[in-house]
Amino acid sequence: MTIVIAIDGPSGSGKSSVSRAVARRLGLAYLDTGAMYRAATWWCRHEDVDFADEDAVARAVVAMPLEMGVDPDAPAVHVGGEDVGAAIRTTEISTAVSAVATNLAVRDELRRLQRAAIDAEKLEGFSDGRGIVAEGRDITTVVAPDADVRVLLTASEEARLARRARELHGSAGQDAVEATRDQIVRRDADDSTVSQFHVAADGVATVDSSELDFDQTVDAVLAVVAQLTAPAAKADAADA
Ligand SMILES: Nc1ncnc2c1ncn2[C@@H]1O[C@H](COP(=O)(O)OP(=O)(O)O)[C@@H](O)[C@H]1O
Ligand SMILES: Nc1ccn([C@H]2C[C@H](O)[C@@H](COP(=O)(O)OP(=O)(O)O)O2)c(=O)n1
Repeated sequence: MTIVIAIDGPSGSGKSSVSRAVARRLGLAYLDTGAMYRAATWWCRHEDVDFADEDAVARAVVAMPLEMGVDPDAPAVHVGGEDVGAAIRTTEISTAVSAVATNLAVRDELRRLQRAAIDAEKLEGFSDGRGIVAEGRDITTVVAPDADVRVLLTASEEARLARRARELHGSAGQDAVEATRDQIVRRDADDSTVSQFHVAADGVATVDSSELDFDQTVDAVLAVVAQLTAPAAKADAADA
């Protein structure tokens, strides 16, 4: 049986880490679509593209030689053969990425690649046809609205700021939280202009991780998967 799981949510909600763990537990492939927008941003810088020139940015992204790994144990990202896994996580890229991610022609192109990656896993791919967990901002709504399981992973702004501050600065003290604010609050506001990821769309289950630790969040998502893929749930969906 093939299963496609779509997970969306704001920055710091735990999408990447939780999705990877869910993919590992279920033996599925894992697609980090945020990494694709980050790679596009890295490539435009590498190619000296003027970020203010939307057409030039879109042309560069269409020509980008991107290879996305989908192994949840080691989700590598290569551009033109170069491993950009670390380079796409720098503050410089995090600060610039929304400018590229709000370019609608870029979104069309990356969504096309994302659908192709999902379709490849339905047939064979890394997972041998078992399926994939794809996460981002518009997977439940636009990229894979027909996914078997769709989850919106949320957490309070306070929890998300504290998590990211701990990750980047090793502390959730006041200074670390303030240094993180641009990456969470401003970026989500910019990204919200092109994707709706704060409220679950119809048929999308919400998992709020504000009061859950990491393992509890993974278990909560796995519980949604078990519920929606149980034979009775499938029969109900077919009758509807
Ligand atoms: N439920 C949780 N409780 C505490 N920390 C978490 C939880 N979920 C994720 N984290 C941690 O928060 C940080 C951000 O998670 P990440 O998966 O990168 O979020 P996102 O992909 O949504 O931006 C990581 O350091 C991750 O280990
Ligand atoms: N499907 C997606 C995935 C990410 N994006 C945008 C939104 C973010 O600013 C960037 C990077 O996404 P990423 O998930 O790596 O962001 P976080 O650092 O986890 O918050 O890409 C998007 O617009 N659509």
